[in-house]
Amino acid sequence: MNLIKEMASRDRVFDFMAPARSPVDVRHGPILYLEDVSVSFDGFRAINDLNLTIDDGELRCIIGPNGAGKTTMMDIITGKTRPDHGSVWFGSRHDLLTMNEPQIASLGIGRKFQKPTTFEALTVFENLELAMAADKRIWPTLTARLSGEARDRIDEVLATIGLAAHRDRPAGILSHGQKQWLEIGMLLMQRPRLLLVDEPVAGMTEQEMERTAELLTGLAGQQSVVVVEHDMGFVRSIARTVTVLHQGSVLAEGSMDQVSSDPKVVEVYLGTESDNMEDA
Ligand SMILES: Nc1ncnc2c1ncn2[C@@H]1O[C@H](COP(=O)(O)OP(=O)(O)OP(=O)(O)O)[C@@H](O)[C@H]1O
Repeated sequence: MNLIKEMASRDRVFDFMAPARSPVDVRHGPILYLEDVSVSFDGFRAINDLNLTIDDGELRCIIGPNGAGKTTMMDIITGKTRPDHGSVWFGSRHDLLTMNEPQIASLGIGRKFQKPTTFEALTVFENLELAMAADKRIWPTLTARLSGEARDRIDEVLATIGLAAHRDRPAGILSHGQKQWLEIGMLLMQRPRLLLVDEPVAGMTEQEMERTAELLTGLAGQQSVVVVEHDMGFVRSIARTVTVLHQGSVLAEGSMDQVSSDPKVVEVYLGTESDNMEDA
């Protein structure tokens, strides 16, 4: 019963609850394409003619002061928020604005929220098992014997997230960082094409941050990864291209060196996170 309650309260949409996915066509362009996207809340434009392109296999960091629109942008990509106008495409074939949240998740867009939402009473292994993409309902997934292929996939993900030694421990006793990695592993079980990761290192130790940097940079290439993060030192350690959002639009884009020396960027961070920008 607790498990059902936990599942019902989760923000995430499980792949196995959604229709089967069709291939994402990236032969002629990016994996994610947003054009002239705007959304207003009570007359306030949280996203303002936003244009953003993410290439297949890219690792992109999104930064910006509080209220810049980072979360709202993620909400639009995942179908949680509908924009007032604009286009949002996943590859050249899928118009995300015609789809609901489960349909978008089933295309292979996985979202990791800031707070870990693993199933605490289940072991690490069971959490991964539960998250596996399968044409099964949840109870058969939990009770049926796993195929060799499924076990191999879980072992592979356990190695990727560095939790092989913890496979039989309940998720509830893991450290904060380990829970975050487990949740990334749960998304990986669904073989996503695009991972959206919200503030992955908030509350982590230095060592956990280093491990997270290795994990995310290692994932890029196999899938596209978009990371929203406030910690500029961490962003510098992983970023190839950084997009700076401000007032719902892209203020600057480029390498960390380019954006952190851009006078427009320095100005919007002044009085907010300018110290962090200088530290980075
Ligand atoms: N559902 C909503 N109703 C009203 N206003 C909203 C809603 N969602 C977001 N906003 C407003 O839109 C703006 C952008 O918010 P958003 O959370 O996307 O910014 P953010 O860049 O993620 O900020 P932070 O770094 O603090 O998480 C903010 O001014 C916020 O108050």
